[in-house]
Amino acid sequence: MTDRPAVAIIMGSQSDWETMKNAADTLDALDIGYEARIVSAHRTPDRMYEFAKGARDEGFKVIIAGAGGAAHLPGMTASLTPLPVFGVPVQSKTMSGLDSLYSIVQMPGGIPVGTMAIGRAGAINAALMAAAVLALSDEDLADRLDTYRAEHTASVAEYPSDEAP
Ligand SMILES: Nc1c(C(=O)O)ncn1[C@@H]1O[C@H](COP(=O)(O)O)[C@@H](O)[C@H]1O
Repeated sequence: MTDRPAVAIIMGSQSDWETMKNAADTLDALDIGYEARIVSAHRTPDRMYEFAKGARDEGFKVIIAGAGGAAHLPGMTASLTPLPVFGVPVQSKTMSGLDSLYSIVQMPGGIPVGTMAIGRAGAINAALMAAAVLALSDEDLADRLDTYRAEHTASVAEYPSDEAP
């Protein structure tokens, strides 16, 4: 086993990075290591197979997979690895991400993908789900996650403001 970070962030295309970077930024905020790769079930099937088959032995513990449109990447990856896979439906231009969501969420029984919301919020929450899984066996991370959540709560203003973005 090589010394891989705990989380793999994979995405179907470079164009998904704008969304998936939100997962990376959230992992950074929690000081969780990750590796981001472009892996497509459609365009680079051999790369996807090799990645998913080897992910556990490489040392990854959680996979975050983002894709848009005919978003088969999260499900295909989940079919090839026992690691938890969180799927992020990337917002598509033609169908606002509903196509991505439906492609990811409706998995057949037996092969789960933890499906997140469409777009930025989904990418952030995928990172937080990965953090929650990892925190089960890492007390320092559990403390960091508690702090992150407390700060998030504290950042929510009680009253609306004309100046707020
Ligand atoms: N859904 C998939 C997969 C896959 O599921 O394997 N591979 C690429 N794609 C998606 O195609 C969209 C358009 O890609 P381009 O912007 O490269 O044309 C992206 O959102 C990508 O995730």
